[in-house]
Formats: sequence, C-alpha cells, structure tokens
Amino acid sequence: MLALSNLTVRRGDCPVVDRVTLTVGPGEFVGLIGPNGAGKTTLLRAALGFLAHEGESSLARLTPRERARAVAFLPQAREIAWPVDVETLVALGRAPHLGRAMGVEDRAAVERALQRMGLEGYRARVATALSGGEQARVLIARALAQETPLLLADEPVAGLDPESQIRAMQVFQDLAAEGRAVVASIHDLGLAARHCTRLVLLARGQVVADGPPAAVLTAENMAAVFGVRVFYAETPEGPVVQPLGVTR
Ligand SMILES: Nc1ncnc2c1ncn2[C@@H]1O[C@H](COP(=O)(O)OP(=O)(O)OP(=O)(O)O)[C@@H](O)[C@H]1O
Repeated sequence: MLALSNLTVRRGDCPVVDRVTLTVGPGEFVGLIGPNGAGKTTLLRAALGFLAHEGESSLARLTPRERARAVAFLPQAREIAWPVDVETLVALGRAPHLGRAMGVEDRAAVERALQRMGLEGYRARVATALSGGEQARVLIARALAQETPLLLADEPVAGLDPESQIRAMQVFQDLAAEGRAVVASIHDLGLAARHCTRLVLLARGQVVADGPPAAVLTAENMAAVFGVRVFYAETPEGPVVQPLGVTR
C-alpha cells in the first residue's frame, strides 16, 4: 500500500528525511515516532508527493485523483475554513469518488465515518463552532469518509481527551484489522505501544528502529533518541509505557 525507497528531502544542504526505505502492507497500523524535528511530518508529506524529494514513493507517482482514492491524509494543522455543518464537512471526504452528486454509497460512507467517530449527534452543528478536540474528531471523520485503503495521519490524537484518544486509536486499529493500513505520527508512546502493530522510530531523518513496539521502545533507543528514561511493563491489558525522566 505504501513503498518508500531511499526517500530523501533536503532543506538547504541538510537532509531532514534521509534515505528512508519502508514498506507498509494491509493490516498494519504503523506508529511513526521520534522527537520534535525528527522529520515525521516531512516524511509523510514527501511520501504523498507534496514535497520535492529524491528516491521513490509509490504514492508520489499517482495522479492527484488516483492518489485521493488510494490514500487519505490528515494533516497536523486542523483548519476548518468555512462555517459548514459537520455532516457537510465530513461529506467532503467523498469528493474523490463523486460523479455529479452524492450517491447512496457516498451517504453510507459519511454515516459510517460519523458513527466510527461518535459524531452522529454533532451532524447539524457548525464545524467552526466546535471545540478544538471536537474539530479534530470531525476532521478524522472526513478522512475516514474517503474510505481509502491507506490513511496517513499527522499527530491525529494530539489534543484529544483520553477517551477520544483511545477511541480514535481503536478506530485506526479496526481499519488495520479490516485489511486497510494506517501510518500515524504520534508523540504519546503509551498509546503508540498499546495500539500500533508496528513502530518506526525516526531520528534526524533516518529510521533507527522498525518493528513491534516492544522491540523499538527499548531503554537504549529511548535514551539515545529521546533522551529519556522510560518505564516499560507488559500487563494483561497490553504494554504500559511512561517516560520518567531525562537522561541528558
Ligand atoms: N519549510 C521548511 N524550511 C526549512 N526547514 C524546515 C521546513 N519544514 C521543516 N523543516 C525542518 O525539517 C526538520 C523536520 O521537521 P518536521 O516538521 O518534519 O519534524 P517532525 O518530526 O514532524 O517534528 P514535530 O514532532 O515537532 O512535529 C526540522 O528540523 C524542521 O526545522
């Protein structure tokens, strides 16, 4: 669903994404983790073909319409420009599939997205009059309504309350379980460990670890890349990860 080969993005002389090679297949929920400035946003945008790059991305080769049917993108900035109602905003996710007007299947996709995000009661609300976290959930719903095989999301759960964070992570897990794929940048290591099938750890634009959460969230990686000491325990409810202190 996504194949990156030696993807490199330079800012001036400096590579901020540096020879990233990565393949993501059906059933994977990949958490892209790494410190501020590691290159997560740049990697996602270059993978989509939005930024000049060296190397290859399978998505960058597609025409805009093909790409909009292959991948939904949830950017970090959550800007809602127009005071439209929630249902109308979520329906914009159907744009890549539309003929002349919304059909039965488009309306069903909008309903599924509203339901997945628990937004049925919000459909008539003016999107710009919602709280920041509510707007974030609406924008996730718009991306879900696109019903693409792949979802790329840049910090989708930042700013959400704990229940909404867990619910959103469960939605992404469900998409993966249904045979789609999700790649999401995420700063909350606990959520990433518990919900992602795989973590990719980025440092200075390079992939320094890639694998199951337990194999990536090692004490050595956490100290070397994030500069933190981390408590890690396997519990009956999954891994628990808590940064405890700084190491440098
Ligand atoms: N338009 C730009 N011009 C120059 N440098 C940029 C530009 N955009 C990003 N950078 C630099 O590229 C590096 C990677 O930035 P990026 O936004 O991809 O990091 P990130 O991992 O998403 O960080 P964060 O966790 O803070 O969102 C940073 O050093 C940043 O300063």
